Amino acid sequence: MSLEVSNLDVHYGRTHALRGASLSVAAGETVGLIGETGSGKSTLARAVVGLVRPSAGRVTVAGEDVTGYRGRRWRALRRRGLVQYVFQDPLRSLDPDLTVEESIVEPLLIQGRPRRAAAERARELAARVHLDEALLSRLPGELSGGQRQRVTVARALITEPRVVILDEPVSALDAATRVRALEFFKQLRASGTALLFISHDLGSVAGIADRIAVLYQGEIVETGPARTIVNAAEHPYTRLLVGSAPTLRSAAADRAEREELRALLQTIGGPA
Ligand SMILES: Nc1ncnc2c1ncn2[C@@H]1O[C@H](COP(=O)(O)OP(=O)(O)OP(=O)(O)O)[C@@H](O)[C@H]1O
Repeated sequence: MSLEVSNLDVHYGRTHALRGASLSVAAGETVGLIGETGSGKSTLARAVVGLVRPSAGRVTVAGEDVTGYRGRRWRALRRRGLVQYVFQDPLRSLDPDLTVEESIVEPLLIQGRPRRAAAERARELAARVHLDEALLSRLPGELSGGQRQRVTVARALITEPRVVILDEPVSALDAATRVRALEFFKQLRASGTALLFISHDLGSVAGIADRIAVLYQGEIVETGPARTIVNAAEHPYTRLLVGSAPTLRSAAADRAEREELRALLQTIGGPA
């Protein structure tokens, strides 16, 4: 497995944000992680890249147990670029004073690669994410949201990571750009990259993920092939998500059934 998360627990003070979460992503596989706001999706991603420290559990990246890594070892792992996390908000994750090209090449320069070879790779990557070469000399503030997002993806891919975590990668995009971005992410699979695709929207994930994991109040309540999750989910919360995704069900989706599922969720309650 390229990424393996086992029984992960994360606390923020008294908030128990992740409760025994386990999931795995194989090379060339796309796994969708869905759940409503506050369910712990970003926390899981941050724990994988060492930005928050789990209180229990294990994270393995490309067979390397990184759970006990601290400071220097994490920085060394990041420099190798085995795992890349593309943050939700591209404007905040890009340095406003660096041009697009400088942002994309930076991870390679940090690795000590020659500038000219890095610039060549940046051009290849820009073409791969359908970013016009003329934009390479611009600053992030001079780009559209969709263009900025492609810059962050190009920057993440330049180190040829084994694992890429995309946090809500299409939620800020308009419909046409979203379709193109999803197509691009699908192609990434062919290069053997393991993709963890985080979204609150089951509709965005269903068409791209091989498997889907459903996070509810810090717990992964269901994992399965995308088709099974959409057509034959077992957990009431997953069924509620399927029922609420307009692209998955007709507008005539049975409101009474949703009310029933909500009531059921209330009776079984969240994790104590
Ligand atoms: N730095 C923090 N300090 C304290 N609590 C936090 C912190 N970050 C997140 N939390 C809490 O942990 C829980 C999980 O948050 P998280 O950001 O992982 O959810 P999410 O599913 O990614 O939500 P969203 O879709 O809104 O990004 C929430 O209750 C949140 O308030």
